[in-house]
Amino acid sequence: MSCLVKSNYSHQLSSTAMAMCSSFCPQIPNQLRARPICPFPTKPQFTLSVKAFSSETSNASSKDGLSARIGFLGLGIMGSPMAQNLIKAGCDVTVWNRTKIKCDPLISLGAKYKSSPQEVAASCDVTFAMLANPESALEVAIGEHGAASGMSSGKGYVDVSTVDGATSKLISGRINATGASFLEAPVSGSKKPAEDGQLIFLTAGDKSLYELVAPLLDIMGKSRFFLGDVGNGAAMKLVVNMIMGSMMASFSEGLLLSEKVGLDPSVLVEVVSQGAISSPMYSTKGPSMIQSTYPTAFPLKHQQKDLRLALGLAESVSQPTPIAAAANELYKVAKSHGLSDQDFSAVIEALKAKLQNPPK
Ligand SMILES: NC(=O)C1=CN([C@@H]2O[C@H](COP(=O)(O)OP(=O)(O)OC[C@H]3O[C@@H](n4cnc5c(N)ncnc54)[C@H](OP(=O)(O)O)[C@@H]3O)[C@@H](O)[C@H]2O)C=CC1
Ligand SMILES: O=CCCC(=O)O
Repeated sequence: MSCLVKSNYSHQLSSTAMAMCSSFCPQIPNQLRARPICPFPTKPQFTLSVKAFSSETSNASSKDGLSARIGFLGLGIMGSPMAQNLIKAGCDVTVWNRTKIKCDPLISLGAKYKSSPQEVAASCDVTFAMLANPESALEVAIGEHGAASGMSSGKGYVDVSTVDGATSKLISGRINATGASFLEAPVSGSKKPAEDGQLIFLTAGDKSLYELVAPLLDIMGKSRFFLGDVGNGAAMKLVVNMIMGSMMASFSEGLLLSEKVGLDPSVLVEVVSQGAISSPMYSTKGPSMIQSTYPTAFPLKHQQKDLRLALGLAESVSQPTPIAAAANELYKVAKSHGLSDQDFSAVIEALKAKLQNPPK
């Protein structure tokens, strides 16, 4: 396992490489110029070797051609700001989304558009995918007109969606069968970190592709972990989100209990923020939960999906996870109350509903 954080990364690059990167990416905001971004030239006539930007020698970094064109499939809450950060860094980005209108703001920023994942993959060197769930990740990667149909030797596919290991391995196998490379790279961090380029990448799969896309991950994120074989990135992500889902469910119970016994839940949020269980999640979401508002950063339906997949992972190794199983039930109740597209903090509403309408 290896981990790199953004602040360290600039030390890996020669000043020549940094200067070249800056001149190839004229739109780089000033605050980002101190660190290397846009590993690839925006103008096709510059054939910049990726090797200049790689900290370690690798097979992929010595390949010609994997240098310029980046595809991005899936422009939801996460995909849009991630693609936007690549575009703003001056990279050559081609986008596709099932609902085409979501491509328009990115096209306005300079992105190209193709009308299928297959066409994006065929016209790009590296294609990222940020899809809702295993079903959509499979459809976009290996379905009809999926990315795999446009893949070939020398290309790379980086799936940043949160899926289970089996899905990731299936996609990996089909991508590899075309001669292309595969990296799974689910992210920790939500809408705001995606906008701010502060995501945490949990990668696994082809190490050479990891090294090749590392500068792109550093545009979109603040740190990256390489965890070995395909499946390990997915597993790490599911374990993290299993903990997160249980934490939010427990926090919801605490907020409601505090109110019921006559305490001010705002004071509870303050007390929690000063102690050992302090978490940015509680401090950020607590105040809006008290107001019963749930502006969507991480949709509740995705949190329930992650708990479901984490429980499957636990089942596969006979690991008891009673807390996560109970939390999953609560998210299922919340979904049944029509809260799927609200933020996952709306899970608190399931407890209110239960209290008001106790099951007979
Ligand atoms: N939001 C968050 O805080 C985080 C989310 N994640 C994970 O990232 C992934 C994306 O999340 P997020 O951006 O929030 O989700 P959204 O629901 O906002 O976006 C989902 C994307 O998947 C596309 N999609 C869904 N079904 C299909 C399908 N059948 N075929 C093609 N495309 C499809 C949607 O297209 P369309 O626009 O047409 O509906 C959209 O582009 C999920 O796996 C989630 O668990 C990871 C970290 C944080
Ligand atoms: O998968 C979603 C993760 C959300 C977060 O890390 O804040």
